[in-house]
Amino acid sequence: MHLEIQNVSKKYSKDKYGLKNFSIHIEKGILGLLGANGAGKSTLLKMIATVSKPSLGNITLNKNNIVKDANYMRQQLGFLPQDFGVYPNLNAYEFLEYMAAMKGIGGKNLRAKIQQLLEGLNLIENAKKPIGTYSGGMKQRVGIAQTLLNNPKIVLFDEPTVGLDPEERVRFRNLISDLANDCIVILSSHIVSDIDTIADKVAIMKSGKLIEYGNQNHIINQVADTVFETIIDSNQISNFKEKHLVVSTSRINGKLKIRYVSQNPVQNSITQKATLEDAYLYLNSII
Ligand SMILES: Nc1ncnc2c1ncn2[C@@H]1O[C@H](COP(=O)(O)OP(=O)(O)OP(=O)(O)O)[C@@H](O)[C@H]1O
Repeated sequence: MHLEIQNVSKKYSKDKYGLKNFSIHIEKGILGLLGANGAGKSTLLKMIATVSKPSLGNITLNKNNIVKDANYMRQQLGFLPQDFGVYPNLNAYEFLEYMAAMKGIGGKNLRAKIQQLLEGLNLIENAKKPIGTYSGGMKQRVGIAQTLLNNPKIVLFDEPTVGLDPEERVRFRNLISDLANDCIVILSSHIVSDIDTIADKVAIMKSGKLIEYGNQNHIINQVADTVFETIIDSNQISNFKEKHLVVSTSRINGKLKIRYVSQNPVQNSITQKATLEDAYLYLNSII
């Protein structure tokens, strides 16, 4: 599987771009798409999903132009949009049967496939209750189930962990890891911890542009040897933030323990092992 995004721009109005001259080559495995709100993640995923078209540029899947031939993508696609709506009066079985019909999926194996998905997503106990009675996390899991009905080869999840509790997040991660053996899985989030344990590669987006792309080590190496921890008085924090990028703070005996990225560490700082979060915050701050 090769997904190629070539010089894609999406113009929403005169000087409003969702994406600007964006290029990336994606192969099988899990790609974590990381960016703050408004970075352009949903805009990109919608164009890959053929829900919207680029204003400029091209998108190909296995060398097939999917801007011109959307069906080639749609046959192999599972997509969980950010604002995915479910029908409150249908139960999970009925909803998934309905979604299967919309996608043109039928046949004698459909019931077994739905059963398997409901079990895998821990929905089986409530599968006969109306979806309107489900928690946010359960609705999200129904949304995840519908992406997998057609055994997709490319699966796009736009902020899939919103509304999931910690246990559900772990279950979701396991499901994705199993899925990614021979698929392209793209997972968008603005939360580093949603993707750092599962993404093979990470793409960082800002203001509609790709600011960094590579495996996690490559990205973390951007801040290697520049992450530190120190303790300061609370009243020094504003001054400290003017000189260094503060990643996190915590209170300790009336003082502040600071984790920060800097080329010029203050005295009494202890070097820390850099993480994806450090690198993400650093790259966002300089570009
Ligand atoms: N339909 C639209 N019309 C006009 N502007 C839009 C439209 N959709 C998105 N935008 C703008 O395009 C930019 C990128 O938005 P997008 O939703 O792709 O970002 P995102 O990274 O997915 O963020 P979020 O997680 O908040 O959705 C933002 O400035 C947004 O306001």
